[in-house]
This record gives sequence, C-alpha cells and structure tokens, in this order.
Amino acid sequence: MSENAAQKPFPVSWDQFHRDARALAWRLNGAGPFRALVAVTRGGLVPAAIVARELGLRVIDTLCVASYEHTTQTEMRVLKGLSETVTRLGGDNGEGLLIVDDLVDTGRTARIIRETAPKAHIAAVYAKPMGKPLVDTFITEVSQDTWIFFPWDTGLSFQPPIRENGA
Ligand SMILES: O=P(O)(O)OC[C@H]1O[C@H](OP(=O)(O)OP(=O)(O)O)[C@H](O)[C@@H]1O
Ligand SMILES: O=c1[nH]c(=O)c2nc[nH]c2[nH]1
Ligand SMILES: [Mg+2]
Repeated sequence: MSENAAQKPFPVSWDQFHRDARALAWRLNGAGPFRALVAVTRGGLVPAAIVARELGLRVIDTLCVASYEHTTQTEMRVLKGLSETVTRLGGDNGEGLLIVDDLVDTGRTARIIRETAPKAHIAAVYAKPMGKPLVDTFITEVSQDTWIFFPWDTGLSFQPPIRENGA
C-alpha cells in the first residue's frame, strides 16, 4: 500500500506479536533444516530473534532493505546484501536459508529477496493478499486495506470514546 489514508488500523501489542512470531516458529519447525537465518531489516529483526531462539539458529545475517517512508511506499533500496559467510552456507540459490520479515504487503520486498535467494524459505508473520503468494510461510492474513501498527512503532495514547467520533 502506498498511502494509508483510508486504511483500517490493525494495532498489534507486544504480547500478540510474540504469540504470532512463536506460532510462525512452530510452523517453520517442520520446514527446515535451515543453515542460517536472515532478518529483513528493520521490521524482520524482531520476529527473527524470536524464531531464531525457538529453532536454535545461531548464524544470523541481515538483508537491509528500505521501501517505505512512514506509510508511503518509496523507491526500493537494498542497503546491504547477504554476508559472504551466509551466501556460502546457502549455496548460490539460497537453499537452506530462512529469511524472516514482519509482514508482506504489496510483495515488492519479497520479490527482491526471491531474486537474491530464489531457493530460500521466505517467512512473514503477517500477510496481505497481494504479497501472500510471494512468501512460503505466514501466520495471519489481513485485508489489503489494513495498516498494521507494530508495537515498536506505537505507544499508549488517549482514545476518544467511539460515540464522540460520530461512529
Ligand atoms: O510487501 P511490501 O509492500 O514490500 O512491504 C513490506 C515491507 O515493508 C516494511 O518494511 P519497510 O520498508 O517499511 O522498512 P522497515 O522494516 O525498516 O520498517 C515491512 O517491514 C516489510 O519489509
Ligand atoms: O508498519 C507497517 N504496517 C503495514 O501495514 C505496512 N505495509 C507495508 N509496510 C508496513 N509497515
Ligand atoms: Mg521491512
């Protein structure tokens, strides 16, 4: 999604995120074996830590990608590719690598990852319909017009009563 003007908010708490990331680890447990884990920064760092802990993975790399300024989709920039060590572990095509992100939305990020490592296993905690076909594993699907608010991007604030908003 390039703009979030008319999107449905889907706030996720730390507890909920931990539960969903752990559910992802359960699902991935049968999909390995994995030789290394790659976190897609920055959002993928949080589920990567949880999944790595659950699956006993200790070789962890980052794929540093930026494609959104707040809620606006911008030109895609790969700021850092896979390290030499992890590229060697995964062979030429990324087989045996587990690549983790927080969500897949339009699928643009996942498409770039797929080009970098075609045989890697790509996993995301949340998926929207456009991006869903581009990942191998995900946990929760939300509609395309949903904007997911992650706990590291949000804080507690006063909520006006529903009635006062004219709902
Ligand atoms: O499927 P797409 O439309 O490509 O969107 C999904 C990507 O967008 C977000 O990252 P973002 O580029 O905002 O960077 P961040 O992880 O640093 O927040 C999210 O963490 C995914 O990586
Ligand atoms: O915090 C976020 N929530 C989303 O729904 C989303 N889609 C792309 N990038 C995103 N970042
Ligand atoms: Mg990201």
